[in-house]
Amino acid sequence: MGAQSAGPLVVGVDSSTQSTKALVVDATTGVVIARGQAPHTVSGGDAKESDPGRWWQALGEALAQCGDAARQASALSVGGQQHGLVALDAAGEPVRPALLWNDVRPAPQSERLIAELGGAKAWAQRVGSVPGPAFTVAKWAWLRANEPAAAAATAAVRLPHDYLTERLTGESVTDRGDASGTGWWASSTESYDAEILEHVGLSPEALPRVALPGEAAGTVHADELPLPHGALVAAGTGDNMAAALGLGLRPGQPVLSLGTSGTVYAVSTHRPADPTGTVAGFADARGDWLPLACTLNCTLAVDRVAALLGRDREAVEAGGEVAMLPFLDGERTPNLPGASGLVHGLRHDTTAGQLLQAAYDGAVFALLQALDRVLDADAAPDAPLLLIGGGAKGRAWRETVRRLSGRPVVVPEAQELVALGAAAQAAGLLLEEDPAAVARRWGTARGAEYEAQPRDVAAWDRLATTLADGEALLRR
Ligand SMILES: Nc1ncnc2c1ncn2[C@@H]1O[C@H](COP(=O)(O)OP(=O)(O)O)[C@@H](O)[C@H]1O
Ligand SMILES: O=C(CO)[C@@H](O)[C@H](O)COP(=O)(O)O
Repeated sequence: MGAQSAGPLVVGVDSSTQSTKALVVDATTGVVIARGQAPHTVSGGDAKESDPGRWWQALGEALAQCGDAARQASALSVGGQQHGLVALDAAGEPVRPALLWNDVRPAPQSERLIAELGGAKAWAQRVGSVPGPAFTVAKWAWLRANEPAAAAATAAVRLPHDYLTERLTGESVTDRGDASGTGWWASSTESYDAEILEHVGLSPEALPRVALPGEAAGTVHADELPLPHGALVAAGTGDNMAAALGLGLRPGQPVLSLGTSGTVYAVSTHRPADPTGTVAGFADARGDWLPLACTLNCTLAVDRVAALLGRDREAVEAGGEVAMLPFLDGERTPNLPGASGLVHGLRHDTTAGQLLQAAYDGAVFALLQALDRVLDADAAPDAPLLLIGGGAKGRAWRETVRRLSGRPVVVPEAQELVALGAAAQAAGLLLEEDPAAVARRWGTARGAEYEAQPRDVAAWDRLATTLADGEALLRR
């Protein structure tokens, strides 16, 4: 255990793509008392799959690292990577590994679904999002088409966070935030869409109940984790919605998150409906909305380029005219699921450090291009970007965001905003408070401020031209 606590303790969990992180937090002050982290494994190549059983083990390991503090918690909540398809049989066992958000194999199914149910505009208006390959509905359609026996054996479908919540509580519960990334929860009605479910051959009985914001999922029933039996369990949410809670976001404050995925988002009071599909019209975990754009190639892609060049991730160099679109895993924003990385403008005098800088530029460009679409009238044009996620610890990431956005940047001191947001949700449930107000009281968004710099228009234009001219290659 680290610091001393004054108030009741709560646990916040972030079950993200690469690892599970757990924080034990003083619900009154927000002081982090203990922390733990345990890795996941994700299959390589085209398939991006993980064993849900490993998430459960990793949760146990991360909690065990928190020592006695976790055993003293009064409430807990789980934030998890969005969209993943966890298909369970009648005994509650996974029928196969989970298909993750960044698995682009369902691209043909996504295109078919969009066409079959009225086109992109109709989807945006009804569901709030145009369902790209990331969405659970496209993953389910892929499973039916490619592994019919697994689909036939499926009795229940869960998202990563509600799979873990169910193992903790024995209750089948999700929340509006994570449900809004399925493609079968319609933002226009704030409920499961019976017609879409029928279209994809999935019974509503197979899905969890959607808890209302502030409602509990249940209490801890599982015996094998170092948690007190009977502790309150909040409904949890998707990891981006949890981070929005963790920052105590007010409408219009833009966030840029640099993790396995790159995301840009803001809380909005208006229900989003972007027919281009760039912006996913998610619900947040309270009662508002979370328009968000997500890239597949962020910290892992840039780290891979650094490794290929044999350089430290901070060993970037300015100058030169090379442009890189580091779409190593295909890309979601822009929607180019079949893309691979593209380099243009290589010269004899291009240095390895410039090539590495070009990888950062390409990853940040893809996110910033979507930012204007994400932000609505609630957002001030010069509002500082809140920079979070593992990449926010890196100088090269931060300076690239400043140079290409032209905006002031704030890097919150608090690490692990997803887990902190889950902790704020647990504290809100325990103390009967708005979780975002809890996080604001904890001061989680406070951090180093970096002033705006003039935008590097030349680098931006090079990337925009490379994207436009390279489209045929990127679509292959
Ligand atoms: N000091 C650092 N500087 C730059 N990047 C970092 C640093 N520490 C971690 N990272 C990056 O953070 C990433 C993990 O971010 P995180 O937000 O924890 O991921 P996720 O939650 O998506 O699993 C790693 O891929 C790594 O590249
Ligand atoms: O698909 C999305 C958002 O729509 C991703 O942001 C996932 O939620 C995975 O998040 P990380 O593991 O990168 O935090």
